[in-house]
Amino acid sequence: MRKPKHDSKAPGCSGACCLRVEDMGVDIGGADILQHVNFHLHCGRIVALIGPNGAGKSSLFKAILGQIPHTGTIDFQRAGGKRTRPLIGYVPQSPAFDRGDPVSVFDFFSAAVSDWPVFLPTPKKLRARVADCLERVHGGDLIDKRMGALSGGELQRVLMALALEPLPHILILDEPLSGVDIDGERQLLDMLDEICSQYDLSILLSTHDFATLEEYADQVILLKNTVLRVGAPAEVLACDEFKEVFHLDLKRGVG
Ligand SMILES: Nc1ncnc2c1ncn2[C@@H]1O[C@H](COP(=O)(O)OP(=O)(O)OP(=O)(O)O)[C@@H](O)[C@H]1O
Repeated sequence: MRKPKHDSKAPGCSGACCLRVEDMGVDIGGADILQHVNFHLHCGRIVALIGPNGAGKSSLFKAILGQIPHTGTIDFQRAGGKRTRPLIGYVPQSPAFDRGDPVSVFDFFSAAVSDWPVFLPTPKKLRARVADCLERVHGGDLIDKRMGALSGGELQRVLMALALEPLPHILILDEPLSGVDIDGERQLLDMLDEICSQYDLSILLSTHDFATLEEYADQVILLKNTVLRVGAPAEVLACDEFKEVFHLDLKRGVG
């Protein structure tokens, strides 16, 4: 397991760079999608959000991003105790690109980070900036590939590079491992570990893949409409709530 840079501070929480979600709720069309959600995130840590389909994982991300209204409190405190709006990098669930899409990674990236018209010759500085951003995810060689020709793992890395520019306080990834093969998954997990340690940011990701949780996650949040359990991966995977929600006893197989 990764050694967290910060000790776990919740509850009471006096840790640096902390996102606090307190008694948070989301109502969509009269349905309580999320209720009484409580947890804290700290920088330098990878937190995995797990829960069955429809548990509210994407809704929780959208509430943190301010894309949907919520009740309760979501606030962010920087080192030194100053409250501020956090800068959040976000990669949504399975964005699709047409296989024949002629847009290159460079075009896509530069359109997102600059207002330089694509029909004009590319300034060297802009190309260098995009290359640097892609290097953060070991994707420098992808710069001239077509977006539509990227593998699942490569696409995740490009979108992650974009989410890391400018460097956020929090990186949110909605099911980054879905549609990624075993080698791609290994590369992504190693990279997340590196990014988390190198930039000391907080990574919150959702996943249905429990096999690798203990390797990379510092903490796991089990969600189903509310937070059922927060803890170290081994603790959450062994808890009764996990077995009940997934009808799964990982020590004994499917229950
Ligand atoms: N815009 C919407 N209108 C109506 N219901 C919605 C809307 N968005 C989400 N929901 C409902 O909220 C619940 C939670 O959905 P959400 O996508 O947050 O779950 P999830 O845990 O991310 O699921 P999955 O693992 O399948 O991606 C579901 O029952 C879903 O149908």
